[in-house]
Amino acid sequence: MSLEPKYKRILVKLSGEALMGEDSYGINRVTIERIVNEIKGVVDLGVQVAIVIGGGNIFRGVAPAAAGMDRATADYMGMLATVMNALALQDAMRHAGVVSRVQSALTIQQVAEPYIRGKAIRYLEENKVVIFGAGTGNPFFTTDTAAALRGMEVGADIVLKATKVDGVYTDDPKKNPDAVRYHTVTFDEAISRNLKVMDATAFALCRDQKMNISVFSIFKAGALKRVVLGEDEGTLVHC
Ligand SMILES: Nc1ncnc2c1ncn2[C@@H]1O[C@H](COP(=O)(O)OP(=O)(O)OP(=O)(O)O)[C@@H](O)[C@H]1O
Ligand SMILES: O=c1ccn([C@@H]2O[C@H](COP(=O)(O)O)[C@@H](O)[C@H]2O)c(=O)[nH]1
Repeated sequence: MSLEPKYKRILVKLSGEALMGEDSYGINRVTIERIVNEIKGVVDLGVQVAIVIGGGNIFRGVAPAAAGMDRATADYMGMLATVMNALALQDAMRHAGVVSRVQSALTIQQVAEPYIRGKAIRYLEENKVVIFGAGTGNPFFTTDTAAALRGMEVGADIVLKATKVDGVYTDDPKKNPDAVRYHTVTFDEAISRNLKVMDATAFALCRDQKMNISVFSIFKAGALKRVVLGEDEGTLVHC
């Protein structure tokens, strides 16, 4: 049976916190290998994959030290945390036989090449996975916004938010057990109801550029592939 992907090029926003697995901080080896395996599953379908990686697994761990710091300085620390995750992800991909390139929005040339849009697109055309580190490169933003931005810049068909929950709920499901999952939700409703699964800047940017977002759990085996194949999985946020 041939599996025809619904999307040819995707931008995956991968939660930094998801890399912790059950740990309270950092990167859990088994978890990152499992996530890479999920990504390999869609690369093997011929889908072009770009990834924006978050930093919550490292940055929230140092948050007490950052408390009281100048906001911009703390944000630069957060962006550097995402570069560490990008390198770890690339290393895990290499072990799994997936060819990838890391591009950083902050210049850190001994460690990663700078973000160059044309080069990123070329890598995607060559079926190399492109991992974007350092978010947007600007403080006061998040990697959710970076995902929306990079998704549009590289001409992705959709932004996929791979996170710790299996979709968008009426309220945070980790805090409110009565929260109900949406099958689909519009950007306007997500913004007006202040649904915090993704930041409002990212939602607004995607709404304005008509870029749909699919929110799903990266811990659910096969969920990424099901989304890519257009099957019923997670929540679709749309115009
Ligand atoms: N309405 C909602 N529906 C679903 N999840 C929600 C909602 N409101 C808040 N959340 C929370 O949002 C989290 C996902 O967003 P968050 O930005 O914290 O993580 P992330 O971006 O995946 O991680 P990181 O910052 O490490 O990259 C979920 O784990 C969930 O607990
Ligand atoms: O464009 C960006 C992206 C991120 N930051 C800072 O990094 C941390 C970690 O990113 P998450 O999106 O929370 O995973 C974030 O809290 C910001 O402090 C940034 O400044 N600009």
